[in-house]
Amino acid sequence: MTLLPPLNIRGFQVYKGFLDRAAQDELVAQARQVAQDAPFFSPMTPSGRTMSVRMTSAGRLGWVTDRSGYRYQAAHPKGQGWPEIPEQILEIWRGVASKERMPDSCLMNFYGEGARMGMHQDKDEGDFSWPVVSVSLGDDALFRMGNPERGGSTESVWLTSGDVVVMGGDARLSYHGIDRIRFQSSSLLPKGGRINLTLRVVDQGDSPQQPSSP
Ligand SMILES: O=C(O)CCC(=O)C(=O)O
Ligand SMILES: [Fe+2]
Repeated sequence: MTLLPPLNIRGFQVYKGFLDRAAQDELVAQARQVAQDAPFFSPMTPSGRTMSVRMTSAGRLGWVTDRSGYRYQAAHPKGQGWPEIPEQILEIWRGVASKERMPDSCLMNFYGEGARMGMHQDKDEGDFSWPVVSVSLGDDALFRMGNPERGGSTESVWLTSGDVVVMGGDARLSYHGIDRIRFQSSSLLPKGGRINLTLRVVDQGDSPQQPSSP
């Protein structure tokens, strides 16, 4: 891992080239291992649309969506528990986010040809004082960054394999999305596509106590 100062775009910290090729290969192997225990599925939004990305998770809690809404749950939609978050993924979190508190959820998104993710906030977690850390593997992706409120101006950056984005502080609740990928622009995944790993602290349970209001 190299630690050049990140680009700061609207409070999003973008670490270009954070992971070298060997680290990326290792992360892909670990993602495949996770997907063996917890297979990728095609999530459905509460309004009934099938998302174009496929998803799975590692960690105590995984993010799911279906007709009943967006939420975190302790089991894969097929019923089994989620696998543990691989150590090498936690190491990235330690490098850019915190050594005190580990994430309890690692969402894995797979973008095949034509997949995208609309503008949204990450706000299903219990404690927004911890950042969200997102790792890009495989094909290039056009990442759009907006504001804490819906709408307004946006800026975009091409994320390439090995880049890491930290959404914390003022950008923790900022809107963001993936407009498109450049299918087969990277050789990391032999058949093409992009894997995004998103690390989050979901459960405020064992985080340091916040001062309570009078
Ligand atoms: O794929 C990405 O880079 C972003 C994914 C994302 O924003 C999410 O899963 O909430
Ligand atoms: Fe997000």
